[in-house]
Amino acid sequence: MIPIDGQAMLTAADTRKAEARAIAAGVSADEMMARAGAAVGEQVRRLAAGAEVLVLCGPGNNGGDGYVAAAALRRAGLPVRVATFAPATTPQARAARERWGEEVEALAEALPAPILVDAIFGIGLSRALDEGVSGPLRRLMTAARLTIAVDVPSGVSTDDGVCLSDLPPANLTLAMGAVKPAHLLQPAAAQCGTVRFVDIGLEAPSRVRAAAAPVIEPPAASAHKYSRGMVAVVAGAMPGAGALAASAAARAGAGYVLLLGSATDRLPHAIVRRRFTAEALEDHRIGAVVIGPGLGRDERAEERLVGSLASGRPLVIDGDALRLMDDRRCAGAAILTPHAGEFDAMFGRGSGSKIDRTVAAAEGTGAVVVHKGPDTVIAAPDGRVIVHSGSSSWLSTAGTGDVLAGVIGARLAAGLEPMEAAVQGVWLHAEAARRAGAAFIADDLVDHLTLTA
Ligand SMILES: NC(=O)C1=CN([C@@H]2O[C@H](COP(=O)(O)OP(=O)(O)OC[C@H]3O[C@@H](n4cnc5c(N)ncnc54)[C@H](OP(=O)(O)O)[C@@H]3O)[C@@H](O)[C@H]2O)[C@H](O)CC1
Ligand SMILES: [K+]
Repeated sequence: MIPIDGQAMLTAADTRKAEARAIAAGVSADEMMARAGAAVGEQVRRLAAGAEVLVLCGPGNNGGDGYVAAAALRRAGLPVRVATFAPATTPQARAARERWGEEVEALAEALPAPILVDAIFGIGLSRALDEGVSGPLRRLMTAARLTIAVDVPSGVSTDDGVCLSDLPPANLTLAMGAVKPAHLLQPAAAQCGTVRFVDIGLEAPSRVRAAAAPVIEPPAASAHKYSRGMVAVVAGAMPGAGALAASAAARAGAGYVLLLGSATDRLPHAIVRRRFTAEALEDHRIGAVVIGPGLGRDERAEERLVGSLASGRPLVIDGDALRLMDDRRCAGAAILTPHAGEFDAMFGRGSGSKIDRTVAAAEGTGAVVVHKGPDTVIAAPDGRVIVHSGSSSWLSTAGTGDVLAGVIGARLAAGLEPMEAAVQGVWLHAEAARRAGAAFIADDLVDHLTLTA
């Protein structure tokens, strides 16, 4: 089974286009379903380890994949039953249903099995499930030891990650041909359980990808503290937040970290403290300015933001600085790191998925936008997008955003282009959280930052 890290992401419409291209290139729709169903059957066979399998098939091609998988499981000698609530409607699904050839039980009456395959709806789901479907599905999922969803769990909306029906999560979801937004965006991503990619030969050019572990080069043999990257953190009303960002920048590989403004007593000695002046930012060796963590929103904060924007240095703009931005644009390289509340305050609630909204924000500001949350969407003004999903839910604690701003600052100062710096920063931050385990505080997260895998 292939992890989804780094895989291209396609919407439902993009997936249909990719399928049409494959068909135009000579692979028939029947062959696509045969590949998909055989792959599902093979994965289910391995996981079932001889236990009985119940395959739930819907009317469309998701159900068709289910019938093909069931037939493959039967050929492999596994005890397998099929249940449905509606006849197959597409030509491929009808043919697959006929090839199954055996009894198809009524969904409402089906008895549970330890291994459940959800092939009811895939990318064609258009509305919430009727209780006549969701009720039995809930009952059978609850009774199963393992639920495997084909393509997407029935009840989640493919393109925006919304859950249209209230159902238990699957244990495993097999992403057929491409990763979809629902595999990465919350709350749908949590409904998927573990997601694995199934290659059925779809060509999938896409500017949106799932995050993958970055390759981080060690400093060159000739490196010195300035070539490693100098980060200036502009502090403000809440010095602890600036100290967290500065400590994180130092631990994320910066060669030199300068904290401008008031600091806390427990700042590592390696971090240089100075009073804030706009002139201090004129040092051409500064590779990134981090502004926002604990900045405050008073006149002094505004002055510091104006000075930072005018400095011409690459910027990481977070927290309070985002609230003060108004419609000031960033002239040079900039990374904005809003959480959902800050994002909505800056760009409005808008329509479309979190991915669509973040892309629009990046295009509108000319900056890389890191739209944080349990799913983090990172978009560049040129349309590239990376979606990072599945990070520790323990990150939902005060100060972790300040740490992220510092980490991204360190990667930016190391000379990476803003999109790559943001992508690396988000990954390193999530990795630190994974290492920190449960109920950590933001200070602990800094100690768990590491640049090696
Ligand atoms: N596209 C590809 O490259 C491949 C797709 N594969 C598999 O096919 C499904 C997508 O199949 P599709 O037939 O397009 O859609 P679904 O099977 O998900 O469902 C469509 C049918 O379900 C009806 N529907 C939708 N929502 C509901 C609902 N809430 N209640 C009842 N019925 C519903 C819909 O009817 P409409 O009334 O909405 O028209 C359709 O009848 C994909 O996910 C893959 O599993 C293969 O993998 C090959 C490659
Ligand atoms: K499904």
